Amino acid sequence: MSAKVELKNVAKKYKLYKKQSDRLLDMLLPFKGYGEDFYALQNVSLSVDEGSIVGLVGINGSGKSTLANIIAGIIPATEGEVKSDGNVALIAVNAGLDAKLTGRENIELKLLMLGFTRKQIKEMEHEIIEFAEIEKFIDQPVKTYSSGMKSRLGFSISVRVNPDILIIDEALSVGDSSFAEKSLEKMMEFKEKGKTMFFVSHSISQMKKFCDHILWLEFGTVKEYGKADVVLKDYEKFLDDYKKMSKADKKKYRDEALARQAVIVKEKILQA
Ligand SMILES: Nc1ncnc2c1ncn2[C@@H]1O[C@H](COP(=O)(O)OP(=O)(O)OP(=O)(O)O)[C@@H](O)[C@H]1O
Repeated sequence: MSAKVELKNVAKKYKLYKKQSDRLLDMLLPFKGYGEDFYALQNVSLSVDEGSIVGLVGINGSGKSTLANIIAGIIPATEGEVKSDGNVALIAVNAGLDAKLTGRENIELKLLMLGFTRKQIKEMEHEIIEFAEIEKFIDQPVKTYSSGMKSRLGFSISVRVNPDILIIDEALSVGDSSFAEKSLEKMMEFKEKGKTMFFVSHSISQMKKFCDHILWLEFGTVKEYGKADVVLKDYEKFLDDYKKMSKADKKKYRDEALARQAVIVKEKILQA
């Protein structure tokens, strides 16, 4: 079976500036070296088969959302290759919704952009609004919605569009538990249909219920990738230890991980 999603040595580099004015100076005088390179992702390689459900775990700032956005094609990788066989939809809190437009206008815009006809949109609209449970507010601007409402609308549009590859980034964490349950049921339906999914969540119990593989990211690099039960066991043990660490030990842990990252960057420069 060929891979549905394949990543080869993916890296994402950002520039960090000490002052806002340095950002502008860097644009005007790029050769002066304003700002410091920061790798949110480094050397990420991954092969995901069709029908697989991959959970992305890692503590805050480890690169999960950056990777989700790269796989979805929303942001480009700075280095490496990203291949996905099929259309991809990302569901994230706020993702893809225009805050100035109403809920209904957002549905129409998104579906028009995906190439659906006016007639198809009218048919799909009702189902989307009903699933999102925002009938009363659908003609209000999205900027007036709570984060749970935005995430419900985003989720409902994306699942109705029926993508080949679905990425869910924390979208269930802001809704209430009854919507989360309904959404998990929908995701189970997708799983049964053999869709490929990525799932970003801090909920280990949802990961256990849902994912067959887990990618554990540690400050932008792959710490472990494999069968869900094996990786989650290691990750839970790490979380237990991490929670017990003092502030100073947490800093040491972060500094050591970033130093390992710096070594990878240096090796790359030497190889180039
Ligand atoms: N546009 C940007 N410019 C600079 N740094 C960024 C940018 N976007 C993300 N980062 C940095 O990249 C790192 C990874 O961020 P990301 O949001 O992917 O982490 P995460 O694992 O999803 O975190 P969380 O669990 O908190 O959601 C962080 O250190 C973050 O500050």
